[in-house]
Amino acid sequence: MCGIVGIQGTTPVNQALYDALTVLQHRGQDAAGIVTISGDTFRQRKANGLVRDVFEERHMERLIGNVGIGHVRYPTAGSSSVAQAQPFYVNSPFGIALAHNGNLTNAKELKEEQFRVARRHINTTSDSEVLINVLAHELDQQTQKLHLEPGHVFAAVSRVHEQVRGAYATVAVIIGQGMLAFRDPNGIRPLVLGKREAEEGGVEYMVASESVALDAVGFSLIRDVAPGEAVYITEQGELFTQQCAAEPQHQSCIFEYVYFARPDSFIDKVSVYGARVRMGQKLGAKIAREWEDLDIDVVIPIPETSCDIALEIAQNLNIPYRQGFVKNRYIGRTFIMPGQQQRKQSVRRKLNAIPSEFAGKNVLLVDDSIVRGTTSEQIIQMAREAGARKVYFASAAPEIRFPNVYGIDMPSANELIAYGREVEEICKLIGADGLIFQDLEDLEDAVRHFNPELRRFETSVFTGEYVTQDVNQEYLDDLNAQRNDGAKQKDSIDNSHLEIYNEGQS
Ligand SMILES: O=P(O)(O)OC[C@H]1O[C@H](OP(=O)(O)OP(=O)(O)O)[C@H](O)[C@@H]1O
Ligand SMILES: NC(=O)CC[C@H](N)C(=O)O
Ligand SMILES: [Mg+2]
Repeated sequence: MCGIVGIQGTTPVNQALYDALTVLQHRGQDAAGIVTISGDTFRQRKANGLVRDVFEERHMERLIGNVGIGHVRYPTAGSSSVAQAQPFYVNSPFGIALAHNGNLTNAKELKEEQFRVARRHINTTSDSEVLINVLAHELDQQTQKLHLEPGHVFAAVSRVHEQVRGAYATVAVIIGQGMLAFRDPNGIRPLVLGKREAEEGGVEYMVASESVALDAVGFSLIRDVAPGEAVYITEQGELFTQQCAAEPQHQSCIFEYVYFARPDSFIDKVSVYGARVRMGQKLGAKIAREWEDLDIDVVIPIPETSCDIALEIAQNLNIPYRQGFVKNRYIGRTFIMPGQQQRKQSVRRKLNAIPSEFAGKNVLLVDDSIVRGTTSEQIIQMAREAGARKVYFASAAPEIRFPNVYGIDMPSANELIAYGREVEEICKLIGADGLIFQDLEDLEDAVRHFNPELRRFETSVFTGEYVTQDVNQEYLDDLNAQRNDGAKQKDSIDNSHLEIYNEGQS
């Protein structure tokens, strides 16, 4: 679930891109990168690490230009190597740099085809490198002239949609031409468009994964980029938009609302905060309905994402809400860390109990979701160590039983605690006295409440039905073999990647 940003401005963009990436940091903690355009040259800095560690003053000084894009990475394909950090670059046509959020489901076939048909070499195992090559090839097919018309750009995006499957919210800059952003025909990953009047005059445009990035740098939200739509802003600052998909359908990922996005963002006209509050209302009602002899003394969230949900549950049940766990603000999100060992160790480093909130009490712990069970198992143990009498557990998302193929790193069904298990068994495994999951219908209603036009969502992790309809068991077996925890660890040890890197330029 990476974060992407792009600005076509009239003033230097380096600081704004940096600031936007820091507020998108929750979408990817593994690598960060910025590419700007200065004259006919790309300026680039990308490396593994958090935004604050990747960009030092000396890098920022080199990132000159009024146009640029940025990326924070949470790998879901290929490896965590710096060679796969984004933006990606190709030198033809014109020179293109691209940042991608999502995951392609036919990257393997496209990579072979790019070599066979377009004679393009793709150097890494990243699906995003495949995407930039498909786009580059299609732009090249549109015209042999030195100038791209918006019509050429939109025709190329249409061709991309015809060939590429999966999730892709994308922003690219093309040297001497402009900035291009587009969203896949299902709109699985989010993308917003904003603008601001520059102090020196002229309008500056920005696209980003979440609206919160616009807020942070003083841009106002124009609207969401529609599924299948492309937005092109020329070097002269003229904005063009066009629907480029033959049959766009809105089926965005519901997990953005559950966990990934920041609560202060709006995605597809839905307040993420509002959706989480509604999730709490729905789950509170289910608890009241199903647990008749309610003996809960206190409702406690598992910080950070579940806080808004837990508060609403407490209010609905008329039970006190207490922040019984303190979060270490210097530890990032554990779920998006790359290995199980690291995730496991981080829970106790990140959260600590306040004993007085647990001693002798029956507590209801609330989380937004249970994925591998890493957090719930340890946190229940911590609640007991802190003196809790009974520990109940509620999840604002239903049971997660199927792998994700659209930009969430859940490649293996058997790493998921709910895979092949019913509630009672999961309850035993995490060591709770009672466990309750949200119903999928309630979760969908909680989000749809704010935008009734959102008729369908991408909910494959709960149902096993994949909206692109191209995911079969063979694909899932392959994904599992390549990306299960053991395979990823081996990859990071064994592989050395050819790194094409232009950092030293000044
Ligand atoms: O069952 P698991 O595999 O443990 O995954 C689910 C947990 O991971 C996430 O928290 P995370 O620590 O990533 O981020 P947060 O601070 O935003 O809640 C999520 O909010 C759950 O707490
Ligand atoms: N989570 C994402 O959006 C990842 C983007 C891309 N698939 C990568 O692995 O770099
Ligand atoms: Mg959490």
